[in-house]
Amino acid sequence: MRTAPQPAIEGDFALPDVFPLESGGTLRGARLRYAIYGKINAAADNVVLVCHALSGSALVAEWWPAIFSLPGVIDPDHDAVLGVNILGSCYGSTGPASIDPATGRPYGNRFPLVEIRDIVRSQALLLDFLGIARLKSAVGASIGGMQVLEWAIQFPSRVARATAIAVAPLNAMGLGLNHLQRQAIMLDPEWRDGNYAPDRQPQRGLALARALAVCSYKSEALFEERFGRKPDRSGEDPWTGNGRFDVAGYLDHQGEKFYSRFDANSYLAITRMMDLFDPARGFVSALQAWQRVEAAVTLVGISSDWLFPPGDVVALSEAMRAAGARCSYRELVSDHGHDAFLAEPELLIEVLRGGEKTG
Ligand SMILES: CC(=O)SCCNC(=O)CCNC(=O)[C@H](O)C(C)(C)COP(=O)(O)OP(=O)(O)OC[C@H]1O[C@@H](n2cnc3c(N)ncnc32)[C@H](O)[C@@H]1OP(=O)(O)O
Ligand SMILES: N[C@@H](CCO)C(=O)O
Repeated sequence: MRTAPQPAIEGDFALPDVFPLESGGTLRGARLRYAIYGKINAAADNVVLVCHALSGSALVAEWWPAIFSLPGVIDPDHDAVLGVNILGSCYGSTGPASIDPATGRPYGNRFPLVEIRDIVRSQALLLDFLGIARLKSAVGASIGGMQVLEWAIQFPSRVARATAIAVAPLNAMGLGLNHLQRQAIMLDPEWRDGNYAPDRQPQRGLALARALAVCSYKSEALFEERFGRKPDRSGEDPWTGNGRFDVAGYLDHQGEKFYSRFDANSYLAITRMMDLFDPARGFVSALQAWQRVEAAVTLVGISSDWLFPPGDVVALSEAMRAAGARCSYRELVSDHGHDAFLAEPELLIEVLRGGEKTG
């Protein structure tokens, strides 16, 4: 399992016919797409659950190949890796583009509100089906990290080690940015109240949403180093007509790449679940939530992340420790911003090996 592994198994798991949601709604006939890399052993005690971020999929080797080398998270010679596409996404699990059994048409904007807690509960049912009583480890970044933290709270006896990277409840700036991204999609006339045909996406809105998000995934220092005030590499002149600067060409390119691989209603659904993530919800206090945690937790903050600032991750680790949870904090020092966990895998490996600041 050392380089670019292929999944040994790719499957679809049928959730119970009626899957109740935190929001009070239900999903009927929902399915989860999953992939398993390596072999689950006879005791099923070698499974590492990899939870994906906004635009990932069950095929973890495609978007996060570094996962197979993370020290303290995975033993590449003996462990099996499980990737599960989240409900609401567009990579195989039930989402807004899936057929609503009640109408025979895609859910569109009728797709119910799904929360991170629902995601984790759906994954726990998959684990039951696969015969996995307890995860050796759960790991994820961003929305993947939200899932890892919910796992540690909701199913404390089912996860031995939890590694959550670049994550905390979204702060006001993050909530504002997500709101603007959704507005960009919903103001595109092609969105049609969420009932667009599969081949008629609100491309401009989705591209703008992604471009806005990409700004929050990078850092000022990275943009200065990469683009500065250079004119666009295509030769456009920003001083005449609508010529762009290089950074604008980059953001437009990111937006265009995105609408060819992602669904606008999934984007709305997943950014909403990102907004709503609050591990303390339903508990008397955050302390009560963190007191449930039995796993050994590692939180990783990224020095230049302004979507999930490292200070917010430090505060989370302090809250967990105050509640008696075993939690250590490490910091990945990088100019790559929030996306450093994807863009600088060798640094992430180094940090988890213990080479960077800890607390
Ligand atoms: C199931 C799935 O498919 S999940 C898909 C995989 N998921 C992901 O990739 C996650 C989303 N991706 C990312 O977040 C990023 O690509 C990362 C973090 C992995 C890498 O980030 P970076 O190293 O900064 O590269 P980034 O993708 O931002 O930029 C490079 C791209 O911008 C292009 N580019 C840069 N400047 C410009 C410009 N001025 N004009 C046009 N294009 C530009 C490059 O040519 C390159 O294009 P390409 O990706 O089409 O080859
Ligand atoms: N850039 C990543 C991380 C977002 O948190 C993604 O698109 O999934």
